[in-house]
Amino acid sequence: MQTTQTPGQLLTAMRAKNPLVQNITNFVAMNIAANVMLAAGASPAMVHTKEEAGEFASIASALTINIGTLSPDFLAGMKEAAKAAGETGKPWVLDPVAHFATAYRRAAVAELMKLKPTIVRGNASEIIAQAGSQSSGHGVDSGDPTEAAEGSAIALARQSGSIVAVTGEVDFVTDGQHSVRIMGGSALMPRVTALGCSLTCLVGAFAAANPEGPFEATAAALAMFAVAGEEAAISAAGPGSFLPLFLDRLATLSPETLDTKARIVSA
Ligand SMILES: Nc1ncnc2c1ncn2[C@@H]1O[C@H](COP(=O)(O)OP(=O)(O)OP(=O)(O)O)[C@@H](O)[C@H]1O
Ligand SMILES: Cc1ncsc1CCO
Ligand SMILES: [Mg+2]
Repeated sequence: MQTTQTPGQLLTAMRAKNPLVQNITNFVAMNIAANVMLAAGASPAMVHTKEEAGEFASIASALTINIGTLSPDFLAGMKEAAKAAGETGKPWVLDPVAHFATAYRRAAVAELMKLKPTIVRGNASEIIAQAGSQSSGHGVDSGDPTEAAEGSAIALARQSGSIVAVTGEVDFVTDGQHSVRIMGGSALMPRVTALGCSLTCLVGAFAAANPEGPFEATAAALAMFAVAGEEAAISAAGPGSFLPLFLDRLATLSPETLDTKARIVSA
């Protein structure tokens, strides 16, 4: 039986492994997400075309898929990669960006869910809509508080078998039976584009280092963002200066500080 590890221990394990994580993410997120992962201690590779995405997934330690700037070629690559991850037993994370906005996105997420993501990470509006309820999302931004998505997250986790993470002012992680809330972060975070997408990639890195415990891995990645975001915001003058301070804090955050400052409570 696996003993539960603290977020700090999981951060140590992630940095020691420096996991190769394949990210099929959107054009907006590619650069910032790769920088977030390098700062935190992972090794990102943005590889998405169908000719190589499946082959690459079988050598990577984890895969993340984000539908933010979807196209037929991206979708074909996503399906190849998710199949290969499933066949080779690698954890993979789905970020269903604005999937409620168009029929094309809805159909894509339905197809990807059939390939059984280990973890689904979205904002409150995305998770509410994915569980079949009416959300107030406007495009890629959430219009709902996390609290309103907790029931949807639990329902989605039970129905899909995936760990479900909802982010916002408060974060929520559930496997359908057990749930936690994570406090922290900053109101500046949703004012910088693609930080949620970057967090999805970091969840992949933590899952790669702890494949037996995707729930704890997800909570640890979210706690790292919460602590680094809260601390970076202290000296930030606005969204522009927040981003470099946040990258620096991800890089300097020690496992001990993460364990001291993380606010994770059972829900
Ligand atoms: N109001 C807030 N206060 C504190 N932290 C926040 C707030 N809103 C978001 N966050 C944090 O920002 C990070 C990104 O979450 P968010 O819910 O904004 O993702 P998202 O909507 O998918 O982002 P994007 O689509 O731009 O990538 C998470 O770590 C979350 O906890
Ligand atoms: C702004 C934006 N548009 C499509 S994806 C993306 C990044 C945040 O989700
Ligand atoms: Mg998002």
